[in-house]
Amino acid sequence: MTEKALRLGTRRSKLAMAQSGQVADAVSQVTGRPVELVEITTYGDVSREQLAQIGGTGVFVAALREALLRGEVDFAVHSLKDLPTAAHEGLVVAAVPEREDPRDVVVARDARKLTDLPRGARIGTGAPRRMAQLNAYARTHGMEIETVPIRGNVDTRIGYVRSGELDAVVLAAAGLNRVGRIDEVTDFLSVDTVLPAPGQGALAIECAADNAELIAALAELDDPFTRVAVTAERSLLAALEAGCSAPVGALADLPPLSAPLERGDSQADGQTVKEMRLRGVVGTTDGSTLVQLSTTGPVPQTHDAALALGRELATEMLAQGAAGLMGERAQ
Ligand SMILES: NCc1[nH]cc(CCC(=O)O)c1CC(=O)O
Repeated sequence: MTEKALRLGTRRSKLAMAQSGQVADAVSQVTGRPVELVEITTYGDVSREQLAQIGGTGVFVAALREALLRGEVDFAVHSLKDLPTAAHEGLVVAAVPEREDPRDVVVARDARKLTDLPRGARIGTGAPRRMAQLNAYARTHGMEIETVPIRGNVDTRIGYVRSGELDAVVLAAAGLNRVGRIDEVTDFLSVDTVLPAPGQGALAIECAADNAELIAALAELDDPFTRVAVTAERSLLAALEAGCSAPVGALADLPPLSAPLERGDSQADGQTVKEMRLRGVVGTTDGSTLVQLSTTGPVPQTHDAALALGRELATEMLAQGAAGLMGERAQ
């Protein structure tokens, strides 16, 4: 073991430690160097206020970025959905590994699914995006629910259900998977019901822009489809001028299997031409209004094309009144 260890800056939370640990192993494999975790406390970790109140995007990210820029750590792992859409001077996202399950899930008492929660069920979620879509679903399916703002780590959130304080909580599948609690899910929500946050389920590995050697090594961990998908989703978010606490959902994935065949453009060389579907939603947190649009086309072949796709869908959403729905974002 002659090579010096790479330093991975990480938050202290169970989720952050889990995903940093997993990335550390992968980075160690591609670089042949040991990776050492360096714990960094962020404002988001210490504040007890509602995330939306302590201000906009990136509260969890700022301290890690400062440590990167000061050269105290070599790279950091972020949940992409918590990463501000604007590029940060002096830093690059060197890899976006393959995304895992992007869906939101329900953890409910008595193994209940969303559709069989009791009348008036109290569902915990602090995310305006989840509130908007859950309330919209309830309205159109004759359900009566109450969304209750909560925050805290996975243990805290599931604790509200175990203690009987809430009937259910809604969380990201990816987070539960990473902390080994996916077995507690009682309902995996279709993305047709609740579209995930832009970037949900994906990680970003960030390092200093001048660290060419590390950037080249980390590139091996990049998954091109995930990278293009989250680029389009985040471009949509940025074009709506919304942040991570806005009621905006977006997901780029493979379209349903029948779609390319219907258009008769699919069977070149016996291979299905790869298409991507980008979906976006924005709504009022009470679920009374949702603007929901999607577009399907060839997988964008460049970063700029992915950005353009997101912008175009956002423009259509704005034309349908999306901006007016985000006015109440401070929830
Ligand atoms: N908002 C916090 C957050 N940021 C990333 C995840 C885990 C899922 C992911 O990586 O997308 C979570 C928890 C959650 O939303 O349940």
